[in-house]
Amino acid sequence: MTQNWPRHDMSFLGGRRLRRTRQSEWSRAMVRETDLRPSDLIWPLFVIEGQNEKTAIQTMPGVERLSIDLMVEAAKAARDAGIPALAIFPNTPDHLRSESGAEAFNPDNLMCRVLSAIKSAVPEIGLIADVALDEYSSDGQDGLVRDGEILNDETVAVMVRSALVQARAGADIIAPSDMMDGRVAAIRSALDAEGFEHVQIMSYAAKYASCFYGPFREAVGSGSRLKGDKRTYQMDYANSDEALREIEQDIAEGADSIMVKPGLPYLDVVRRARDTFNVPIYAYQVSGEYAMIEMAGAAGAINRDAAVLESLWAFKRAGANGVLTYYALEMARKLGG
Ligand SMILES: NCc1[nH]cc(CCC(=O)O)c1CC(=O)O
Ligand SMILES: [Mg+2]
Repeated sequence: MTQNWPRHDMSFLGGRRLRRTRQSEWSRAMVRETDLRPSDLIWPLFVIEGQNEKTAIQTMPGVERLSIDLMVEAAKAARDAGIPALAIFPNTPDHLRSESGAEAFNPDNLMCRVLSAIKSAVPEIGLIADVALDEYSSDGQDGLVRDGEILNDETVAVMVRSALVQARAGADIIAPSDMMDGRVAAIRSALDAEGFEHVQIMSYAAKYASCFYGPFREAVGSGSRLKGDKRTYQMDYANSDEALREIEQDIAEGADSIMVKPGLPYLDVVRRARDTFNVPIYAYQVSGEYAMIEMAGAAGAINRDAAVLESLWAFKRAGANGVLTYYALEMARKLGG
């Protein structure tokens, strides 16, 4: 009988008991250090050509690529749920992909058409446009390739043109996700020169060469093209001092906000960035993280809903201002309701 167990002498505690504040829900709420709100959630979406078209992504159960008309409906739902911004990625048709990635700066490309469609139908929501060549190039790399080398400065020139057509189409935030050196400064000065001084830059500043992007590459159709890896530009997962140098550089070049990516395995980097820099910091719960939660949940290994909430909250605890997450709509509805 437990009541008969002798009590240990706890006088060494000097009266301090940390469980005291955890005894009821009101008290836990009172001492809670962070919160999670719809405005913390940015929703990544994949756009395809067509009308009333949605296609499944095998490795991301529950996520679909949407045609422009359905993207507009998704944007309305996001706005109504209190999501501040969408992050948009195009699945460019095969015949438009090329070694030069020229489709990236076609003012009538899929990305520009979805940006302007959403901007005019749902002007209340922020539009974050990804800039990188893997969504337009025939070899799945984020930069131009010559003799196996990923060219930096030539890639930056293409990215600048890509950012400009996106800004003209209605992008509010340009988000370079490529990890080329110097692209933030180059895009900033081009935007300013063209009268887009109000367009923000959210830099994927500390982006790691990660296996967790696998499902995304299926979603945008770059995965099967990719030969080799991205380790000559994306970061080595052994490093975090280097992440601070990358972030410092992008802030100096004019980034309005920075991103750490992937998310959960890199929360130490989010925390170091938070403690070091006074800028908005976002983290990306990437496709592989989403797939892990969905598949472990479906297998009965974890409680899926609890895992979603706990994982998103962990980003806030680590110091992120917000999270790019495929769970944004579902969670914004739950948290806002
Ligand atoms: N420019 C590429 C890009 N932008 C966002 C992601 C990954 C997002 C995700 O996995 O959810 C990637 C993939 C990559 O770098 O290979
Ligand atoms: Mg950099």
